[in-house]
Amino acid sequence: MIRIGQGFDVHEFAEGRPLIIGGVTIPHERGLIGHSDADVLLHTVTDAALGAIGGGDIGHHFPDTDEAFKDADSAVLLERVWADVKAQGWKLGNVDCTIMAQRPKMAPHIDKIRTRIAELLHADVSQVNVKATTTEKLGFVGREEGIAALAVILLEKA
Ligand SMILES: Nc1ccn([C@@H]2O[C@H](COP(=O)(O)O)[C@@H](O)[C@H]2O)c(=O)n1
Ligand SMILES: C[C@@]1(CO)OP(=O)(O)OP(=O)(O)OC[C@H]1O
Repeated sequence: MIRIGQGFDVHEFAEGRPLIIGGVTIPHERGLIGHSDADVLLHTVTDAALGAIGGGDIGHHFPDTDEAFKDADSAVLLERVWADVKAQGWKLGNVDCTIMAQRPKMAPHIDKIRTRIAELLHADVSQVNVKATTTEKLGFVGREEGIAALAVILLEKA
């Protein structure tokens, strides 16, 4: 059996925040703001995994009105969802992600991000792909107001 899921998320830039993408802190003059650590990429992977198992979305499981998730480490949220995915007998086929950011340049950090996502999903790095694109200075990403991310995941069960 196979299942597919997709995720999409956006977070806004703010001063005085670290920029955390895919569980990796990336040097930049601003970071993303959210109820949690605002890791836009891990949120998309979490939503993709939930989508594949028909599990709703990240906000349903970890409401942004709940103080328990204030400044939450998004890696922990993904690990909690992934434990449910595994408990249902699913294994990762592959996950493919796109980060939309005008700046900073993601290329120097992609390998570390891939490795971290593979670790969180108990998978080989070859099962995880992470891409980055600008939006050619167009729209909210192009104006550097925030960063968006997309993910598609394939799950397999014998
Ligand atoms: N934040 C980003 C955006 C892009 N890249 C890399 O640059 C390549 C070209 O981007 P375009 O938006 O001009 O197509 C892209 O394929 C990425 O390799 C990046 O590292 N960080
Ligand atoms: C992760 C949660 C919970 O801390 O908060 P945010 O960091 O605001 O992120 P969002 O992508 O809006 O989704 C779900 C939230 O409930």
